[in-house]
Amino acid sequence: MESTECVRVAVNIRPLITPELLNGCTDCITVAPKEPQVHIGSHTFTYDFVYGNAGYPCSEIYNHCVAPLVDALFKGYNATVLAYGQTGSGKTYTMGTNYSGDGTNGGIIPNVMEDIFRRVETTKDSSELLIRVSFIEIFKEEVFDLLDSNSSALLKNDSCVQAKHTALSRAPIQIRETASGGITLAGVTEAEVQTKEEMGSYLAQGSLCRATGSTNMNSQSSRSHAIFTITLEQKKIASGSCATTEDGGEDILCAKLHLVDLAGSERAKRTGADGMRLKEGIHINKGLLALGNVISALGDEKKRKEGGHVPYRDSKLTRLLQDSLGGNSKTVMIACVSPADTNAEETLNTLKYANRARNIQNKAVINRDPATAQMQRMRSKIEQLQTELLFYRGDSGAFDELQILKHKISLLEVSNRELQNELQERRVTSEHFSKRAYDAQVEKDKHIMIIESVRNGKSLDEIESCQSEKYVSKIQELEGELLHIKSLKKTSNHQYLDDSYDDGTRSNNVLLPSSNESSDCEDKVIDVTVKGTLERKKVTKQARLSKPKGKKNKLVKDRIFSEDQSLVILQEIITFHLVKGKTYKDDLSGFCDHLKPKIIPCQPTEAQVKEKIMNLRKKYKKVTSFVTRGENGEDESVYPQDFQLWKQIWGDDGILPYKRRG
Ligand SMILES: Nc1ncnc2c1ncn2[C@@H]1O[C@H](COP(=O)(O)OP(=O)(O)OP(=O)(O)O)[C@@H](O)[C@H]1O
Repeated sequence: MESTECVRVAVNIRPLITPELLNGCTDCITVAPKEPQVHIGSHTFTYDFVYGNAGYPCSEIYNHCVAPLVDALFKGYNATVLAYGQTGSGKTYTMGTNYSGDGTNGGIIPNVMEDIFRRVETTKDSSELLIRVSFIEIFKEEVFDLLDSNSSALLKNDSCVQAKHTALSRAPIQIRETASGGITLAGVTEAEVQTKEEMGSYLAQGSLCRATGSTNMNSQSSRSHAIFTITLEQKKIASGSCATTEDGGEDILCAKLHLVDLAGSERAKRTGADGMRLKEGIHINKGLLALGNVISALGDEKKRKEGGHVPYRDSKLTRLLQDSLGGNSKTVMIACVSPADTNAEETLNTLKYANRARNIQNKAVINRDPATAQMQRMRSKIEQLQTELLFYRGDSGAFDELQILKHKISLLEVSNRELQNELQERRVTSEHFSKRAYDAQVEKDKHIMIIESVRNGKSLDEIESCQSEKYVSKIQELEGELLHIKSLKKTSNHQYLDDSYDDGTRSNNVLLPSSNESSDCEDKVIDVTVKGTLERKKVTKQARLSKPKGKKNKLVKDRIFSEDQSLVILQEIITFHLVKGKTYKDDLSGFCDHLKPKIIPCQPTEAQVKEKIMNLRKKYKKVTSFVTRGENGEDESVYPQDFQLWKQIWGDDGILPYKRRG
């Protein structure tokens, strides 16, 4: 934000002082009532403010002229208060540059200190503040540091006079110009201060070191131009519109308040200066002349519009005040004048200069410290890049999280393996219990048989001695028979079932039907072994060609029963009979339900089971005939009791296959 405004000018008319009164001086200035206007002789000048001699009281200078500049300082604007006037006109008195720190001195600078630290208290929660002070003087056209540590060391030794003397021999400070055109002082002390008292101590130290001397016009005449500079850096820390700049950087403001107490213009004839004082006076006047020329150049509207030259470089004073006059600053000039008629000519000159200064236009801008702001942005960028680097290196929280997840996965994999092992163990246990359940079922069947026998009127002794034992042994024999059949199937080389194999190979399968049973012709061409390892298809080309299509379909159907399943069916027929007391014929549907869980892979229909049973019956009949005839020559009637049981199971034409062993 740029603010173009003229230098504001106030006139401070001190009262007549004792020497003037003693000399019978009278007031040569009058102030227009309720107007910032002064009259001197035939001249009338209007200013922004007029203090003293019936104008505003001097105590109001701070509130009217300086407080707004302190306010601007906190907003980031540079500001200058410049006291100008002839020697003895009250500049030092007005500025308070003769500050001793004991509370006896007033003036603008002590009020500024008070005001600044009062504002610091109210803004410290929203801003980080850094306050520095510097104090320099321009003495005989050289710049000196009034806060130089050598001076302060001498002051501690209570050698004020020596300090001032030493100050004269100090090395001057060089003025430097920055790339942006700003003016800096190389190596000047910029003391950081935290409190008003601290700042006051630096003001007092510098005031004591400042070159003063006694003249006829002023017993404590300032022989140098003094500039007390307060630098305020602020970083907004509260949220809000001022917290960040448009480019996203932090809002860091850096502004300076220059408080200038000029040496007074003087006439050697009146001051009585000679020798050293005369030389001082010449330098003072030279600097003030340069200032006057700058003010004239800036104050002349025509020259200003033409872009005329402003002679800032003609003196150190004007170089240092370059920004304050016609530059980046809000400036108030306080023209101090003596009302004594003896000083009327000097006062008129001062008033003329002051009036001209009112035409000076300044362009104040808020000073955001570009270097600091840029540094802050770069620091933020570095932090961001460091965070990213840590992430990609794997040092970040995300990497740790990834490692934790990997660890969890490995733990879950171990847990999964353990659960699989446990599942396997439980399967084994389950099979064990299934076997025990089966044994229990057999036991239960045995007891059912005993109960039925008892119901049929048999004594327990008989049952125990005969029936029970016989049935149990019968079951065992039946099981043995089935095993034997398996054995026969594997070992027999006799062709006793089928003579029609075209390749002459003898079938090992005792369950194959004979060739003369047309209903079982499909069994002639299929030989399915118990384990499936010897599965072979004995299909002759001739037989295949001779088979009608309907029979072929039937053959396919019969393949759904493996040889193992055939044995299971035989076994279950017996079990079904013993447990239910029924034959499969009586309850084919019930038998199928009983059978299906045992031959789950097939899931045969009732018709398929029925057909299979018919085939099995014929096979067993054949086998039994062969065994009985071939081995023992016995007739099945030899075993009438068992035969009856077998008939119950199979039906009327049942046989006793297990009897073949004799
Ligand atoms: N408003 C005032 N009321 C009373 N006394 C004043 C006032 N202003 C200045 N004086 C007195 O006038 C004398 C000269 O003042 P001061 O030293 O401030 O003048 P100066 O302009 O700084 O002079 P120089 O340029 O020689 O340093 C001092 O004795 C001071 O006490």
